[in-house]
Amino acid sequence: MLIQILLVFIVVWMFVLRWQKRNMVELSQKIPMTKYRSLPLIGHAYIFFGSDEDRMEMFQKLGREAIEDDEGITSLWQGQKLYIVSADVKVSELILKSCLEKDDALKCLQMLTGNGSVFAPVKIWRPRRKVLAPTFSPRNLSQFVEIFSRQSSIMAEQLQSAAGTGAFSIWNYITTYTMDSVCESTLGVAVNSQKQVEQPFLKRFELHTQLDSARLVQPWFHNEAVYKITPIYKKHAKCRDYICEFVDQIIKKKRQSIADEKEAMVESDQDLKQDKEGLKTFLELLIETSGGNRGYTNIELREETLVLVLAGTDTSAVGAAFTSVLLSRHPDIQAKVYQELQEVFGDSDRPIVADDLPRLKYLDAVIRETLRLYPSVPIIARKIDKEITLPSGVTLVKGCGAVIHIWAIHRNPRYWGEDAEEFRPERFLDSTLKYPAAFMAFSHGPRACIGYQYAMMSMKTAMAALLRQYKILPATDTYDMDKPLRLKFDVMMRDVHHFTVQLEPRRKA
Ligand code: HEM
Repeated sequence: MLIQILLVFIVVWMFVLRWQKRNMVELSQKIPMTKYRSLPLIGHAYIFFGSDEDRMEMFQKLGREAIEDDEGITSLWQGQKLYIVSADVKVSELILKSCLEKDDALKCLQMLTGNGSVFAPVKIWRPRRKVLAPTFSPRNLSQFVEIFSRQSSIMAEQLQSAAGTGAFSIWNYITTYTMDSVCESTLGVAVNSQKQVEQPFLKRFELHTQLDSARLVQPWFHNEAVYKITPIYKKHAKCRDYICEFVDQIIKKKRQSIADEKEAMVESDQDLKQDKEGLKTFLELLIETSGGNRGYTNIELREETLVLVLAGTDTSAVGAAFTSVLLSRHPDIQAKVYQELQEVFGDSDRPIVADDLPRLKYLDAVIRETLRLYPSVPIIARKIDKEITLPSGVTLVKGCGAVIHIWAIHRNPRYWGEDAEEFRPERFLDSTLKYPAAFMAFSHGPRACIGYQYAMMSMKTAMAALLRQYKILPATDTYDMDKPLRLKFDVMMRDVHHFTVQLEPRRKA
């Protein structure tokens, strides 16, 4: 009897849910739906179960379904919520310009950055973006090249021990480079993770990111109350507290030193001001642009600076690491990059400076082409918070979600031609791109990546430093050279084989 009551209850509950979502059900009948079967209650959620590699494979399959559709879209049910998946530039642009709210599923990634720009609700995000935008001015960015240059020399030096020893993963060398560069330019601290293998800040940060990714792919842990009773939460919170305490101390010291300088300025003269007009970190710039003592609170400063560390470290590292692997598989392209480096630097060992970067046009195209085929962030998600009418005339209803399939847009032959799957950096040089908006590695619209230029400068400096000293060779025993790279997905897209290469010093010691 109890079982029968339970069954009746479940059936009634399913009908109630369906009735509440009737607008979405109507919409789902007007747009293409994935070929996979939708199951009661969970919809298509089951297709994402499995390993990180299985998940990436499934995203690729959905992307291809969307590419093959005339309107460039497909859709799926995630529980009771309908998601439209777009591989079409016009549809994606429209959504990214009209709907700025991040999808609810991403809320679980706010544990570290709280209301920091990247995942904040629009109400909080809008004024914060206004404060953050001027800190990324070309003048401020070019001063950071000195940091990229110094840190990338350390990376090249660290790589000496791995060069000439056979295949190895280049990932740790690159991610510690980006971590040291981002921490120095954001907080003004030398965390020295490149030289200190067990650097506590880096270790906590890495673990926090891993736990975030694990939580994101397990929807049953998205609920805060549920997650808090799991044993993993304690570990996660401990990491977060360590990182926050570390940054809080830096902010307090910075506030104090600004106050001390002001006092000294009153007592001394303008000359001191001149001396202090050197490199300014994002933290200093944020204190200034938000209004000094009457601007951001220490918590707001912590949230915004942590957003930069989080959004700027692994994204750029993944970009540079994929570039290294692709260059190892395309020696002809690598030779062209080296030739360009020779034209700019000759045989000198001089440090890379800001004026060198715009001259490295081919390297720029190589990195863009890498990000086209292997975008660090292969999909992004938005909440549809108002009705939007698509070019096809179909209206997306409030409450559904949108997945902008960057990976699929980047491989859609409609925009990139029949050789869309090929690694051909020249497409970014030949002429102006036919569909510039089809390059979406840094997203599009008002909420697009604010660190785009910073990232390109950092990756170019790192690749130039690497290639001036070493030739990158493929790890032929690790990869099946006739097949595409095997990929996996957590919050980002990565290489299953951890970006394995071989290095050969260009000059014999
Ligand atoms: C290859 C490197 C990078 C890639 C591929 C990348 C990609 C992205 C993407 C796709 C988004 C938008 C997400 C969305 O629309 O939902 C984003 C946002 C953002 N990125 Fe990047 N990013 C990179 C490097 C950086 C760097 C170096 C920084 C800072 C130093 C940075 C800071 C940010 C911030 C603050 C946001 C949030 C913007 C907002 O919501 O207003 N990113 N990034």
